Amino acid sequence: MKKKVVVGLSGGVDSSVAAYLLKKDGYEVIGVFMINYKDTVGTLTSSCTWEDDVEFASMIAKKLEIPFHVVDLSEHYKERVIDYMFSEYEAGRTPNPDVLCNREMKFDVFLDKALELGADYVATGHYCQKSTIDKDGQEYSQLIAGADGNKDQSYFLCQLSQDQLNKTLFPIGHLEKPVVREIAREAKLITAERKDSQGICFVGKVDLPTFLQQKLEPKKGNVIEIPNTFSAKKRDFPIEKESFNKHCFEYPYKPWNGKVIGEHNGAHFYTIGQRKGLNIGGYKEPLFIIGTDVKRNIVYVGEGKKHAGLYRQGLFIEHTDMHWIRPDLKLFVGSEQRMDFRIRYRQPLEKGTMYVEEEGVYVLFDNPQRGITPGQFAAWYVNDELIGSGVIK
Ligand SMILES: Nc1ncnc2c1ncn2[C@@H]1O[C@H](COP(=O)(O)OP(=O)(O)OP(=O)(O)O)[C@@H](O)[C@H]1O
Repeated sequence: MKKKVVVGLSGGVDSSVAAYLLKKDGYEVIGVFMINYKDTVGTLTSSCTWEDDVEFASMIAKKLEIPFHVVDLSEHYKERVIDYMFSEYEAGRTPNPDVLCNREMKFDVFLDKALELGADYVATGHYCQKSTIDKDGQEYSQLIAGADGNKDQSYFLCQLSQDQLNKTLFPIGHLEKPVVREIAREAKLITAERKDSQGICFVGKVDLPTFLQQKLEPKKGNVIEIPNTFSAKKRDFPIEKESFNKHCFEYPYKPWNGKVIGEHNGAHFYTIGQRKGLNIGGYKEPLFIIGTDVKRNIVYVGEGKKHAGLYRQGLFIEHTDMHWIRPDLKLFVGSEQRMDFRIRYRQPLEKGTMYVEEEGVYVLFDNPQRGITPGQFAAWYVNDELIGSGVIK
């Protein structure tokens, strides 16, 4: 009997080709479009809304002669993604809704809907690959980076579990983007030339400050400039365990050395490394956010993108915020391991060492990292395989 696959059809070229390839491979394919975000607050007029996307998804389903459904999951999305976003920003952290959207929506609520439709698998147009490995008689699913180094989306899936991966297919993960477009052209898919969406979910389709101001009150506070009199040093080997905290948390400057240069609208609207949103002139180089203090409502800035305040040697993750895609590779207290790390989408992998201690997990990088941001996910890889992730404290 043919295996049944529900494909998340987003109206873009990647999921169209994913559905096309699955059909060609002999699967029984069903296309499903999910409505996540229906509000229009903050929507940028230049970008299309879900109504355009659903049109395209439906045309693809018709062309491929597969059944097509639209499911409205906006209530779940509000509870699991939007509310989390507001509370994280309020607490002065910068959440990653894309990662949450995958863990909570596409590979949870949506996956459940797919199983209700009798599916054996869900499939998406993500640029990443799945493989399986047999270890001591036990099978494990592996999340492998996409073959197209420019498009690899494994980072967005860093919070998936074995159960979720077991039921998932990534039909285009072994292909490069230009090849995907070429397949779409040859198959005469209407989405062949459609522009890529700006990030998953809805961020990128809304103006973030406008969106956040629905729930987060503006609150005027001081912007303090920190002079750049420090240099981000290369890591001196070895770093003593006693100084881990210093490397992860301490500012390389004394905030009281700075001077007030302007006002902001609320420290919780700002993110480390951010450049936009400060209307303060008179500087040769742009100003960057190097720290926020939501309790005292202060935003610290520094001039120039190489400002030392933007760099840290390491990061810390609470044990409760640790997630292992490969439970068999989990590190226990007292152990350490060299691995490759990524702290944001599209960042090249960075070498470092993970140290698992009683109080939590430290990652110390070989080179200082720019813009380590609390609330974001750090993901770790062994070769091309993403084996775990955690929320930066
Ligand atoms: N609204 C949606 N309904 C169903 N599936 C979706 C939806 N949005 C995204 N997906 C699935 O998640 C995958 C990754 O989403 P992302 O927004 O990164 O799309 P993308 O890389 O631009 O791909 P596409 O070209 O298919 O839009 C998509 O390929 C699709 O399978």
